[in-house]
Amino acid sequence: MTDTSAASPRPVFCTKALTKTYGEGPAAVHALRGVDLDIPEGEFVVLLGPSGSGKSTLLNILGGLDRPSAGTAHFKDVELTGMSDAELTKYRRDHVGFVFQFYNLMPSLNARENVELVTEIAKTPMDAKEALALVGLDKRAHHFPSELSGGEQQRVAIARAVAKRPTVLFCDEPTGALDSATGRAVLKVLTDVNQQLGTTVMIVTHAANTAMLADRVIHFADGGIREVIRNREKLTAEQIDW
Ligand SMILES: Nc1ncnc2c1ncn2[C@@H]1O[C@H](COP(=O)(O)OP(=O)(O)OP(=O)(O)O)[C@@H](O)[C@H]1O
Repeated sequence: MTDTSAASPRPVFCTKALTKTYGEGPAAVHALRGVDLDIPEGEFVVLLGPSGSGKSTLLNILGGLDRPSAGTAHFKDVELTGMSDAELTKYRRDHVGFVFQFYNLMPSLNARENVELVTEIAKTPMDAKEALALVGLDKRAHHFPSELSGGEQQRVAIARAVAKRPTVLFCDEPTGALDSATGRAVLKVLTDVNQQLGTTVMIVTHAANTAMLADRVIHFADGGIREVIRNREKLTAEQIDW
């Protein structure tokens, strides 16, 4: 792994002095302490760092789920930090997919119907079957979440997130609840999404091996970026040790 200064594609995100403080006075928690960051479009980015270092806070602000206390964040040419609530909702709907540790599928809907929850309201969605095929589950379209393994449910959640063809896919601990073989299958799907659709993928994880898949690894510590490493060579999901 080597840090280089080679030219990168234009940033999909650019933050300047991004700061998030919860509470006030002696009880204040400084979740982000002035983060300056560029994320080039189309990259596979992994955020690592100790618990409480600010990774999820950054993801939530870039994903339009939260607002900073100070500083700016741009999505391409648009300033997220200047958007109204309605504009942020539209930004999330049009451009952002989320995958969380727990899959948040609707138990009463089958896999296809869970994906259709998103495709019905998206501007230029894939067909739900196509999205399920992308994650290798087209033959399980009629199965309910209770009939699927944890890894399969997470793959349905990924299909749901990518079916609207988001510009960015944010994943917060996507393999946190999975065993190694299943986690590997989920990471394979995420790298496929990045490579086949060109989606920028940003993953927060404690699984340090995931960093081997990344174009760029951002190490967080105490509300700031300690180091950004660009991988000259990436491994595939099949190659990483678990
Ligand atoms: N709503 C909130 N109110 C108060 N403090 C919060 C809130 N959300 C997060 N924090 C604090 O902000 C800091 C950063 O939290 P964050 O969730 O971003 O860390 P993280 O690096 O993602 O941690 P983890 O790896 O455990 O998920 C932590 O000290 C956390 O307790």
